[in-house]
Amino acid sequence: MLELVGVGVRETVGITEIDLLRDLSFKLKAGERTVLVGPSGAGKTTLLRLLNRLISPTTGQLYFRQQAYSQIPVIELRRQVVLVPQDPKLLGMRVQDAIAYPLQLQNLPPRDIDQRVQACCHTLRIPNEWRERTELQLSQGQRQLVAIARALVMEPQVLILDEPTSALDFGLASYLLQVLGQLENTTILMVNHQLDLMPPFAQRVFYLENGILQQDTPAHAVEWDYLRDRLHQQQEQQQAEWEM
Ligand SMILES: Nc1ncnc2c1ncn2[C@@H]1O[C@H](COP(=O)(O)OP(=O)(O)OP(=O)(O)O)[C@@H](O)[C@H]1O
Repeated sequence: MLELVGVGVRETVGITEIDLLRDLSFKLKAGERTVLVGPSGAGKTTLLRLLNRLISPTTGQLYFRQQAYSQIPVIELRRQVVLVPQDPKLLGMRVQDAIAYPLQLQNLPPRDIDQRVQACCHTLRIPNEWRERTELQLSQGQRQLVAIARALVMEPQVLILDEPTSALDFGLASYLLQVLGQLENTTILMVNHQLDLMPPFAQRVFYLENGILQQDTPAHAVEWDYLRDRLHQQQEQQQAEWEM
């Protein structure tokens, strides 16, 4: 479904060049659910932005269904490869309108739009009373759920999520992962560090560090406790470096 071949992203900051991603090559199969983990600054968000074509690679090539990204009109690609950022914006719209908006852009009949919005809100347990609210009247977790609804309503082939459960309580986070896990035809790549929640959801785990894909492991072979300790240690090390 998605393929990266030798992809690198380099940014120039002042007179220094920084490699944000280095020589990434992998394939994501149709319907596969991959969890992306790595320490802060590893390049996770950069990778997600790249897949949604918010940035372009400096080297290498990306393919969606074997077609080079550069050959696909951006609007068409973003209809099929949808990104839910960590801190989504509803652009001043009411919840109801924000979820319906991508379908309006596709010129679907209003009745179909209403039905799909209704069904999606029902699945994600978005209460009716939120519908009239704007983002200023929603918590971060509620905004994330609405952004996920706005993505799901498009029925994308690839869904990319940046820490979608970080502001949800454990029960809602587990429920959301259950819902996402039932989307059998949707390829999912998700950054998530709530490792306790991952085993029933993840099929594959990527470990990214310094912009390098250090591990690509089937979920059944992942040692979750080891992974948790490794991330924790790196976090403490970073903290100590920042405090120096
Ligand atoms: N446009 C840019 N120009 C220069 N440096 C950048 C740019 N975007 C990101 N960076 C740097 O690249 C590195 C990777 O950033 P990125 O946001 O992808 O990491 P991350 O793994 O998502 O981190 P976190 O878990 O903290 O969100 C960081 O050191 C960041 O400061």
